[in-house]
Amino acid sequence: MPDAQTGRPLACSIGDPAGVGPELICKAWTRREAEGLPPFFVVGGAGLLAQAASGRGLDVPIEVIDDAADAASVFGEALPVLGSGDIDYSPAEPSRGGAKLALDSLESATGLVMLGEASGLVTGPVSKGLLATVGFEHPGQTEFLAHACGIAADEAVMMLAGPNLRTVPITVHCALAEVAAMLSIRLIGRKAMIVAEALARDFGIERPRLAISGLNPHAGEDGKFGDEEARIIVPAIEALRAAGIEASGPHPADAMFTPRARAGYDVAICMYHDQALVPLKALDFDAGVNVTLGLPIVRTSADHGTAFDIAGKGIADAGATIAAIRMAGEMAARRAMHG
Ligand SMILES: NC(=O)C1=CN([C@@H]2O[C@H](COP(=O)(O)OP(=O)(O)OC[C@H]3O[C@@H](n4cnc5c(N)ncnc54)[C@H](O)[C@@H]3O)[C@@H](O)[C@H]2O)C=CC1
Ligand SMILES: NCC(=O)COP(=O)(O)O
Repeated sequence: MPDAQTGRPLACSIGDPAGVGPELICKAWTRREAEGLPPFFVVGGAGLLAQAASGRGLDVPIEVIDDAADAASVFGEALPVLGSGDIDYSPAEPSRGGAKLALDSLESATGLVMLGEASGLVTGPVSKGLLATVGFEHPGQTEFLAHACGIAADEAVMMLAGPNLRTVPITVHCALAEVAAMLSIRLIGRKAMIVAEALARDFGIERPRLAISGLNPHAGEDGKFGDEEARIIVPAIEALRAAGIEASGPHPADAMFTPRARAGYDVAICMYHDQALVPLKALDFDAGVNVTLGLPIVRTSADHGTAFDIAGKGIADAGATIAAIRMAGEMAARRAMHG
């Protein structure tokens, strides 16, 4: 049955076929009933999905569909696959052909969600480096989706969410050496505002508490270890408070992820990628979801990458993929109900 609130299935892009994406989507399908997952279909890769499943000893009948609307009726008995893209399946052997398949799947799945034929997008893990070799001009899928939806790249906000923590990196796919120069009062304020609005709209947290990190050790130690806190982060927090947002900080990043500290906020807004993703993955790797906030469409993904090192070995954990599918379904249902 389709999701009761949306009546439409989720669209899953397959990710890099040499990575763990295909086997994890098959694994998620086998656990659809136990996990109470909403209906989903995969865009492309019928042959390699069948091979990925059998290689992992999973009984996953594949059914090719011509229309996303057919996915829900198929889902109970088979994994629905839309589209003809396929490739010889070679787990752990990344190739440009595989990257091209991943890109085609991402673009088609995004298009179907934007057309309203699917209620949300769950992306499989891709290799950014390989995608760049086949014409992908964005640092990541988050920025691609902003472009596809016609919004500025920094209006699409990456949030990592797990059972124990939510974190947002203000700067994302850039060299650490560039971070300080990229930070601005406007960037922090705008992204934090999008986070506050999305936590209310998509997660039902009406008045979210935002904890904003410093950039430097000890949040700058009164300027001794850097002045970005005084020049940029404090004014951004003041502007957020003036706009009615419950924002605290700048917090020394080393102390803001203790259990006691985490009890005091709904989301940690961090200044750079690893400041946000290290604690999330340390606490919640097997249930962590990467969700893009600020988009007109719903998009989630597992928190991990392609894991080429373990692809095809049957040891990859499907928890984060299942969590991403579940979260996309819940967000889509909430949007269908509340707008
Ligand atoms: N959402 C996405 O599409 C993401 C893509 N990537 C891409 O993935 C590629 C590899 O990146 P890495 O930094 O190595 O991260 P990774 O997440 O692929 O792997 C890091 C470590 O975690 C393990 N691991 C990952 N997923 C696992 C799972 N489901 N079960 C058990 N162990 C798992 C891997 O075996 C490896 O030891 C890069 O090309 C990067 O661009 C990375 C993060 C997210
Ligand atoms: N480390 C997170 C990550 O790389 C996810 O990027 P995206 O492809 O979702 O933009």
